[in-house]
Amino acid sequence: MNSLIYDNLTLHTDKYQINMMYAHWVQGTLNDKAVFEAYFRKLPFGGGYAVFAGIERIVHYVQHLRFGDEEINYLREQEENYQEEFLEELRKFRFTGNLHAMKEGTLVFANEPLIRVEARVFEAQLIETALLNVMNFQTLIATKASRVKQAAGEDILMEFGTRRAQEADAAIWGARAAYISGFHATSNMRAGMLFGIPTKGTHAHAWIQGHDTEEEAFRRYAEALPNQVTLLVDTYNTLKSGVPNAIRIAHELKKQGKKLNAIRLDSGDLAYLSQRARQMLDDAGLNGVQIMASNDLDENIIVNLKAQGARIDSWGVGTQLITAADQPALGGVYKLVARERKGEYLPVIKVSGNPEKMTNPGFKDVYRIVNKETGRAEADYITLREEEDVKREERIKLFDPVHPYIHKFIDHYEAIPLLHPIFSDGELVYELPELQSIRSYHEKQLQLFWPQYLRKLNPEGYRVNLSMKAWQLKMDLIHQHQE
Ligand SMILES: Nc1ncnc2c1ncn2[C@@H]1O[C@H](COP(=O)(O)OP(=O)(O)OP(=O)(O)O)[C@@H](O)[C@H]1O
Ligand SMILES: O=P(O)(O)OC[C@H]1O[C@H](OP(=O)(O)OP(=O)(O)O)[C@H](O)[C@@H]1O
Ligand SMILES: O=C(O)c1cccnc1
Repeated sequence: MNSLIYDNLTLHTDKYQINMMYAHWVQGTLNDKAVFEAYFRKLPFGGGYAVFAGIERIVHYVQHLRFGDEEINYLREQEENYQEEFLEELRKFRFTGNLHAMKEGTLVFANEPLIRVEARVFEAQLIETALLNVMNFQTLIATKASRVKQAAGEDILMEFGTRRAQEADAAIWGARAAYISGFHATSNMRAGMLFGIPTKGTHAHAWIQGHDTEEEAFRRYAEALPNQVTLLVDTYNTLKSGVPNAIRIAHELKKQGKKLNAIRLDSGDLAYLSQRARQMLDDAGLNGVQIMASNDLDENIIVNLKAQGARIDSWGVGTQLITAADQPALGGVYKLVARERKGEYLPVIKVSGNPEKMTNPGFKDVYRIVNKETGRAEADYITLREEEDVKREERIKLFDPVHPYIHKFIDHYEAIPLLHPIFSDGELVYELPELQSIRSYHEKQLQLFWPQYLRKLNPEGYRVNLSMKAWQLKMDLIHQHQE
């Protein structure tokens, strides 16, 4: 991984985290261990699943946490409360804890731990903000991209979002997230260089406007880039000028033993125009010339265009994807679930009038329960760490926490642990996978689920269940607090 994209992100945190670190230092509790879990409460885009992403950046962030002179001087200036000895303590700061997380590309669901941090509270508190920042954005874009991919099927998908993204980081990490979920290429050259994503590009309207005629513009462009050229045909009049000019150029290329790769439609009725353009190309003997579309596309428009019989072979998707336009935030949270007291972990809960905001207490694990007969996932199962039955793949009870009387027992299953060790006592113990293998892992993940959980519109809710013990612990703590 090229380190060019990484700044020192140590102060990429909210001031309240440093205030709490300071208060722990003052009170002598900084070394007490704490366990936090990151998760989201509601699936985005009204979908049935999300695609987890962000670990690569999080690993680099955690590995490089350092308070240097610049950071320390800044903190000294900013907060008169901070004592010099505290700032000295920060100089020694390293992440020394354990961090477990889902693998990038995993299909994930609401209310299950995606990242679990067990560390000195001093460390675990600092990293909340950056962890959520990265996880929320990258997971959101990977999820949106997966929906677009579902709509496009086997068609080629290009990520065109950079110019409309919320700044540079969002553009490149968003391009990476899209690639994980099955996009084929990005237009962002830096994302290509940094992550090894294939890059593709056509040309802009400016190229056409910059010549006396559209035909001349096409010809000059094809002369310069004769291999795999795609011509944008909508600058003046798609059917009367753009397509006929492109056909002329295609014939000229043919004579040179070259080939026009595609035309691109970027405005107007894409269903109608693609059908007419297809006919014109076919009539000219150019069946091999493909049609590409762009213009504020998203998964719904793509499905709709296909339903209208659009003849589009490849799709350029920008704004709607990179900004997650219909849901601009995932809403992931990072909650304390256990804290050390006298050398033992004490489970803690956040009680709330809103049942959705009630946390699941305790040091937990999460397993994907895969039916051995069907090979499909039945549920994700959250247990307390010490529970053994699921590890031994013995009979477990799946029940709906909202309606506990609805339950079923399951015997013949494989329990796949979803949280993988990433840092152990501060050491990186996880080998970051190649982007290609994250992408193929994601594809395999999709095959693990029945289609009713994956469909874009009104999917069935996939079960995320608490074990009886985890549920009982939650009930006990709620009752304790009520008393
Ligand atoms: N047949 C179609 N069915 C549904 N949506 C379509 C169809 N054709 C195009 N769209 C989408 O409708 C929107 C049209 O956007 P807009 O109103 O900006 O039109 P435009 O053709 O780009 O106009 P302009 O030339 O002024 O930019 C885009 O999101 C486009 O992807
Ligand atoms: O519509 P999006 O999904 O965001 O995809 C990216 C858009 O960016 C370009 O338009 P722009 O008007 O910026 O430049 P152009 O002059 O090359 O068309 C391109 O033609 C797409 O329409
Ligand atoms: O290559 C393209 O056609 C392209 C790239 C970025 C944005 N819009 C289009």
